[in-house]
Amino acid sequence: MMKFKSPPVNSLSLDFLTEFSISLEKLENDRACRGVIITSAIPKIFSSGLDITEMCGKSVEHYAEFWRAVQEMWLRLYGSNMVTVAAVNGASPAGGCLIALSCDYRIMAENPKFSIGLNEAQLGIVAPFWFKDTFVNVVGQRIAERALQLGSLYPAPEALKLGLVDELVPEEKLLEKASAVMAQWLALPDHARQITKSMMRKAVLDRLVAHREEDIKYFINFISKESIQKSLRMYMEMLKKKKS
Ligand SMILES: CCCC/C=C\CC(=O)SCCNC(=O)CCNC(=O)[C@H](O)C(C)(C)COP(=O)(O)OP(=O)(O)OC[C@H]1O[C@@H](n2cnc3c(N)ncnc32)[C@H](O)[C@@H]1OP(=O)(O)O
Repeated sequence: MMKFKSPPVNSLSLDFLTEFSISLEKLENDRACRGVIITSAIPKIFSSGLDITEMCGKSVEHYAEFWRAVQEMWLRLYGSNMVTVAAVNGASPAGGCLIALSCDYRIMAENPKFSIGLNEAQLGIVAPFWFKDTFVNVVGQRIAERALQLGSLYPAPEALKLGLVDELVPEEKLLEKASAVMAQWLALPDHARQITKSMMRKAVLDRLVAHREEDIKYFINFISKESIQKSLRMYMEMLKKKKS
């Protein structure tokens, strides 16, 4: 089990992403480890998505390093040979949703206050093609078109209806259920499951691998625009104001 614990909201900073990728690599190379349950140690928050401060007012070199770390995390998780189960025990916007979507199975706490989705459009930014591809592979083109254009965050019951998560359980049963699902998936021979998983995900993974440097350049160019920086600053201010 991997439990995110980066207070206050498990935002995906460069350090967090680097540590997450290293942990995944270690587990992947450990022949005794066949599966991982991903959850959060912070009440009410699974992950608040990419750390917005990493994308505000930084150098081009920093943006490149940060984006490479985001790509690396996704390539490792989406391409993992292990069984991956997300036990979503709180809010899961944007990058947090990407992590859940990259797992093989998603179980969410049945609390309507917890929401999940790719809300990038609400921040005035655009979910990259590989976020979009991952989303489409889970919910299909039609739902993805609407959800991504509107930057919708779905409360748990709606997320279940759309197929964004696979099941809802009472919060106190989340880990028990995740373990049961893991046992069910691990009952199959690894090689057949792994080859099937790779067959299903390869095209989407290969697309980023083939365009990785281009994707970094695109990100730097996009995020460096003054209009985008302004949108992000306003969003951060809105988050802070919400508290007062
Ligand atoms: C081309 C670009 C592609 C980019 C692709 C992906 C983009 C992303 O992933 S962008 C991140 C999108 N995330 C969000 O929109 C979530 C924003 N956060 C929230 O909605 C709430 O914070 C949340 C529901 C997660 C938790 O709510 P609360 O428990 O009420 O906490 P607070 O809102 O008070 O937040 C505490 C503290 O954390 C700061 N914060 C929150 N989210 C982020 C974040 N993603 N990055 C950086 N910092 C974040 C928030 O501002 C508060 O800070 P302080 O005021 O200094 O305490």
